Amino acid sequence: MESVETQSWLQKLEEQLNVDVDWMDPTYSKNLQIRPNDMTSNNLWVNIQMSHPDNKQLFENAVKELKSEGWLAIYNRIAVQMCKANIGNIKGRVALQVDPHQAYNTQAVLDHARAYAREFERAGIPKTRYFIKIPSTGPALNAVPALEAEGIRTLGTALFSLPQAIACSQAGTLYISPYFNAETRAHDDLSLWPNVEDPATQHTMSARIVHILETYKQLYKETGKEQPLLKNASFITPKEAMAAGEMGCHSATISHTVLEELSKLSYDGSKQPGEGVPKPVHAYRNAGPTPERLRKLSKIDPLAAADWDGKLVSTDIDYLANNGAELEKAIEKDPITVQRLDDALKLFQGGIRESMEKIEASMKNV
Ligand SMILES: O=C(CO)[C@@H](O)[C@H](O)[C@H](O)[C@H](O)COP(=O)(O)O
Repeated sequence: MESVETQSWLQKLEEQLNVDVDWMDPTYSKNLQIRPNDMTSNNLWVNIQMSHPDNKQLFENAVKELKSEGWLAIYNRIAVQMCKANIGNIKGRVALQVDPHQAYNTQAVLDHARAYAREFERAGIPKTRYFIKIPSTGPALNAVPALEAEGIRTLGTALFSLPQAIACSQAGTLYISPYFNAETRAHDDLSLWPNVEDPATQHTMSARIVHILETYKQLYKETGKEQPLLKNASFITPKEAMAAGEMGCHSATISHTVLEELSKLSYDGSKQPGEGVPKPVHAYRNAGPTPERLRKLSKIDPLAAADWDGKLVSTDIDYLANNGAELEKAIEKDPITVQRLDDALKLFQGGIRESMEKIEASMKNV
């Protein structure tokens, strides 16, 4: 057995939450220091991975076979097959994201999620081994109850606020993924990134993560209804990922660069600003309170608009009614969410557009 002294940050983090791999290359996930739980993806990762030389044959075969069904059918086939290549390397589920161009069209979200589900079935991957990522807008989340009723599990993505998280709970998603560095542009422009010493207490997104976790614990206590599991995403540094463990997130989906760094750092608890606790047996039934060190975050929101009244939104609002009208209203009132949601959708739209162009170019030659 490995001694505590030789444990890496990655191994320590896996004790506190489920570590997921946010990358689609099977060679990478196979060789990781720990066996990842889920494999997440988005339309950018699919686009990059479909151009990997190892997928040349898969790409060409899909174009040949499905040419008459259009580019999206080909995209779905390639994406699911690339998930299949990873399924043996992970313990949990693989993930695909619906077309972000359809983020405000309930029927199109339903259609795309069901088309993925048919491909997963064809590939022999059961519903227990995948989930579909749905943008956390009013219209898109309205597709979730029907999908969940069909056994197609979902994750609310592009999520930056408590109202979006409550809407996901009302819709019944399995997971939510708030982006810790919600400013997706922060990866490219580091001047936008809150580069702080102690991310758990000082990063501007930490308070919102704590609000969501506390609200879900409260909802579970009041209703007994399962709440979405919080899969934190978009970390720039290893210490941000460790902060997810301390905050009590249930999982963290981590890029290959940050996973690499985490696996090379030796864990020394005396040098950490705070430490998470081991994973509870049941995320909500056995949930502990917010750690003492982080309690002050419950009442602040550094990202809130200047006119915020200091109160967290009520869980009594029906955010899904009228095609998600109340959720759209809440998003509009929160300039940070408006901006970040727009950035995220545009980023992923760029990814799927590029895939469409590659597929259409290839269709002309077949
Ligand atoms: O699956 C998920 C979240 O559930 C991830 O792939 C998620 O899309 C990414 O972590 C985010 O888009 C952030 O990407 P990046 O900002 O770390 O490049």
